[in-house]
Amino acid sequence: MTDHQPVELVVLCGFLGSGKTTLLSEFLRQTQLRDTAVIVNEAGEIGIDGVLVAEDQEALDLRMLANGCVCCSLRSSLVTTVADLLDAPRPVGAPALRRVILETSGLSRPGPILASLADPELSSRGLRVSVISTLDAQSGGLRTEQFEDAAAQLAAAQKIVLTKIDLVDDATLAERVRQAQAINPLAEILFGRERAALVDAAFAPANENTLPIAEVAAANLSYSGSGFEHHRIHVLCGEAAPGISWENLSWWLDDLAGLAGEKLLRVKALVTVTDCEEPILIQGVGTTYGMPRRMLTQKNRPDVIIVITRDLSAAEISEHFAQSAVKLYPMAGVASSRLGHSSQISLSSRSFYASNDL
Ligand SMILES: Nc1nc2c(ncn2[C@@H]2O[C@H](COP(=O)(O)OP(=O)(O)OP(=O)(O)O)[C@@H](O)[C@H]2O)c(=O)[nH]1
Repeated sequence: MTDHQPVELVVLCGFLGSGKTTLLSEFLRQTQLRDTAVIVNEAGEIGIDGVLVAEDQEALDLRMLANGCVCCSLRSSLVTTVADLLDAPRPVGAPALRRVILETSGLSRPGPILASLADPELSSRGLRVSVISTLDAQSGGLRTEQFEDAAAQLAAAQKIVLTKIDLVDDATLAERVRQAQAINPLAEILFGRERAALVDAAFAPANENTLPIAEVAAANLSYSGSGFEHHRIHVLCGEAAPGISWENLSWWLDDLAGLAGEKLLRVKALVTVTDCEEPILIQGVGTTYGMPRRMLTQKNRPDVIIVITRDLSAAEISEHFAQSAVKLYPMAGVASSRLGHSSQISLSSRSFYASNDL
């Protein structure tokens, strides 16, 4: 019988030394490995991380992409490696391949990686791609010299996993959670002190059926005004012109990517356009947009547009787009007044957040 369940491709990001290999090794030690393959990318020639991941894991299908970065020089090798894994005959008695985990080098940006995975060679095979980013709770990982790469990784993530929690007190941990939320209010932040549960939650498939995009973002920004907003990260929400067509919306998305370039970190939008009865879900990481999806069960939902940028404010974007089909506003200013009380969830009640799809 043919197995049609899509393979999950988990892109594991996080700044140098933030705990990616440790998290992955722990997951592999505590899980049924036979449905999982791993690709490790290391910028250097000697694959230390690969050795660490493979330790005690004889059954693991492990591929190395060494001596280059998967978001720049090794993009075609990534496509070939993933295609090989999907095509490889399964060992006798082994279950179907369910999951491929790509551990990226600490300097990789997720946008170009996702763009590579949109290659026609792979796009017909129904991969479900998600991004996890680790954040070092001890150092915070947002120092100036690493800020741009770290911000791109954190803003792309569906899940941000705080690591080295054992080394910090509760007050520091709470501050790290707020920092992570300020950079990506759409992400599920995992920060439980029970390590095995944290590791499991990190790699559990995201729930695709819930769509509280704006509510989640607003809840995560409900501390706004308490000084936790990051001065270089802008979380914006947008309003599309009434009666917008798909063509106008896609022009706007392209213009935004063209204007912002590397400063565009994330787009998530659910918009009803004149050409289609159901709202369209658009996801962007960096300047790469995924395939738009018609959300058949979400008819009559109000539009939601959320954009995360670095060093680029709503006012600066508006200066370039005077007659824009979408107007952007800083989210912190409008979140509570537009989205109501239901979104004001306190931090303490959310140690493992209800799953949001992105
Ligand atoms: N105490 C503690 N140490 C940790 C934790 N996670 C990682 N470390 C340590 O932090 C160091 C770096 O961890 P790695 O898992 O190698 O980090 P990485 O992100 O894979 O590093 P690169 O491959 O260099 O990007 C190692 O010495 C780990 O033992 C944690 O949760 N707690």
